[in-house]
Amino acid sequence: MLKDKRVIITGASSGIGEQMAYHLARMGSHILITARTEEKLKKVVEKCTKLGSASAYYIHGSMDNMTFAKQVVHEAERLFGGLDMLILNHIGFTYFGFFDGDVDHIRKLLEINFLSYATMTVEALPMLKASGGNIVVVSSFAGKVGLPLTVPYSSTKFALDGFFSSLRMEFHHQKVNVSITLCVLSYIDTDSALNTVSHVIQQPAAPKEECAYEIIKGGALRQREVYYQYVATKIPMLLRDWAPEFLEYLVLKKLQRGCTQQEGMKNDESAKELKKTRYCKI
Ligand SMILES: NC(=O)C1=CN([C@@H]2O[C@H](COP(=O)(O)OP(=O)(O)OC[C@H]3O[C@@H](n4cnc5c(N)ncnc54)[C@H](OP(=O)(O)O)[C@@H]3O)[C@@H](O)[C@H]2O)C=CC1
Ligand SMILES: C[C@H](CCC(=O)NCCS(=O)(=O)O)[C@H]1CC[C@H]2[C@@H]3C(=O)C[C@@H]4C[C@H](O)CC[C@]4(C)[C@H]3CC[C@]12C
Repeated sequence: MLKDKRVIITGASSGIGEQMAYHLARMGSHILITARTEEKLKKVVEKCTKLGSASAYYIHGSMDNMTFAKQVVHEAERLFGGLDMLILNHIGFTYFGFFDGDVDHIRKLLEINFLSYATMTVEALPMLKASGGNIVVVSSFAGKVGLPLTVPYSSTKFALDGFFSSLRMEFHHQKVNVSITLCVLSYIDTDSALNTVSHVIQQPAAPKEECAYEIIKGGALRQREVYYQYVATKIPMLLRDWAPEFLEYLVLKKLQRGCTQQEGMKNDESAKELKKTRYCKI
């Protein structure tokens, strides 16, 4: 289904975005990837070419700049003459810890994680309407359920749900043939996630390669939402709607257990490390 399709993937210099680029390359798509780090993008493009992409290009820059967000879409138009799939995946750096009151950080994170997504969507819409294409939005379990330790990040992911779920309904009503797939992901084994939380979160992380494949499949099949891993995300979602207090109880119990364990390890070196970084084991 994706052979010769023209695809933009944001945040593709590492992690899930990089893996999506490789899957699409194997499927023979035309790929334009973007992120800030040029050296990493260059390597991903080289690998995509070897894996069989119809063509592969990169453009580097930061998504806190809306002019750059628009430029990426214009580059796809210049290179491919159109667009079939827009995969919005990048995220800016944030901390994993109790909310520190820094509202300015939320504003900056909203620009990268949310406003650039809306900007690229608006800019790409004429091309996507022409091709009957797909918008794929990579979100998180933390974008569907309020979780402790992720206040700024979670805010930006909830914003995506509001924007894209509303837009999807307008598309149905206005008979706009562009699908919107919102991806709700659990903990995935990317370097950045492991580096940030593997010493804090005890549950195992799911494989990024499989996750990337499920996202692309959901987009190509025009699914409204993708849940990966299914059970880890879908069951708590049912609780969220039918027994929200019980879900809160489960999440807070984990947090409490972690904090108590941490208190009990007062002389332990790892506990000192956790304290320094404002982390709480959950
Ligand atoms: N890993 C996980 O456990 C989970 C991940 N997700 C979601 O999956 C998606 C991918 O996450 P993951 O692969 O782990 O993240 P990574 O940190 O591995 O990748 C993030 C990508 O975004 C790019 N990026 C960072 N800052 C900017 C910026 N200012 N402008 C443009 N690009 C930027 C990075 O490249 P560079 O630094 O070169 O700019 C990188 O390519 C995200 O949307 C995340 O919310 C959801 C749930 C769980
Ligand atoms: C650990 C989170 C999900 C666990 C959970 O609370 N499950 C439901 C409750 S129950 O099990 O008791 O029923 C992870 C879900 C999303 C993750 C975060 C994420 O979205 C990506 C982040 C970005 C960055 O790369 C660092 C890691 C993340 C903060 C990551 C951390 C783990 C989650 C919060």
